[in-house]
Amino acid sequence: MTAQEKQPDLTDFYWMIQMLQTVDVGLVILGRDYRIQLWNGFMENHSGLPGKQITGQDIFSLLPDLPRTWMERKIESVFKLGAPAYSTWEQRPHLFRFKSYRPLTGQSELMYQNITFMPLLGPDRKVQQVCLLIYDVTESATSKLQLEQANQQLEKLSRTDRLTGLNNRGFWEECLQQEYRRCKRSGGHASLIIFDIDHFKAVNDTHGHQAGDEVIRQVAKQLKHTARDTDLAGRYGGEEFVLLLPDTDEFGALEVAERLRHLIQDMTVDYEQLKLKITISLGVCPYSNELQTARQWLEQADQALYHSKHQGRNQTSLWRPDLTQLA
Ligand SMILES: Nc1nc2c(ncn2[C@@H]2O[C@H](COP(=O)(O)OP(=O)(O)OP(=O)(O)O)[C@@H](O)[C@H]2O)c(=O)[nH]1
Repeated sequence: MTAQEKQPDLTDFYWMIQMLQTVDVGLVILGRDYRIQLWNGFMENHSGLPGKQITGQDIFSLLPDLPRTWMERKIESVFKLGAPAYSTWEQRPHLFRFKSYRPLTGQSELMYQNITFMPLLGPDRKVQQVCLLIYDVTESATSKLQLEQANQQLEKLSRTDRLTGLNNRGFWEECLQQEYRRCKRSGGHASLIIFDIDHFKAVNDTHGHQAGDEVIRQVAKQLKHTARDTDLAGRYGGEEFVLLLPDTDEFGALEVAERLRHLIQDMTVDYEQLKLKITISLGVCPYSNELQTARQWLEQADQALYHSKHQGRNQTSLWRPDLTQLA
């Protein structure tokens, strides 16, 4: 008999067991009855349960936290099909609730795990046991999560106006386009309000730019307060604001506009020792099927705003076709 043909003897078995015990991957072998047949060193270290003590015990009685139905479904499929099954940390972050000891991460309390459920075949080529391989993927999972979080923050920043926290012009215009297309398709209601602080240049010139900024912040606050969750408020320019009202006809929009005008007329902006009073002028334009573009919708709302300014400020105007000639 050559060396290659040599039958595995006890020595081979001995070093194989040592390897299984020390490898940096969790290994659990379960029989058909879910009793533990192997619980390696990795599992011992992280669970605090010594393999010798728990061998032969039912895994679900030993660890009642395990998602029994889900695990049984996975393991049964391995027994039935004889093919491996997998679970990633994205689907199920922690199958075994092990603490994370990775010094670099420090981000997660629990170890993120990828799991492989491997069929183990007997001499009759039938699946006799299922081996669970538990990989500690805490480092890659936490860096991926951190990256995703950073990207989300960046995305939010890229659509937010810094001074007011409202949607910025670019993002708001995208939403307007979407709403315009939605209305064109479905013929639904929607309205647009655009408004501008009256004589704002005088606030800046008299009290300084910082006082002006505080006025803008307070107006934005009232706007957020007035808008419903489904409305889209934005800062369109320096002291110019917009509010897109889905599912709202001209009457609803006029009501919102007037409520906002009163709120702002009644508020006092405290800035250092100053107590500033301001007003706004507003233009309202409901969606109509005659509109050719989203830009035209905005232009018509702007014509209504211009009309309010022209008529003496601190008022709301509804767009009408003859305002085009006035502008
Ligand atoms: N403080 C501050 N001022 C700004 C900001 N953006 C634009 N402005 C100022 O807003 C003022 C706008 O003035 P105008 O467009 O002349 O209008 P107005 O004085 O409000 O007059 P009416 O709109 O006609 O009532 C200008 O003085 C701009 O410098 C900003 O972010 N902060």
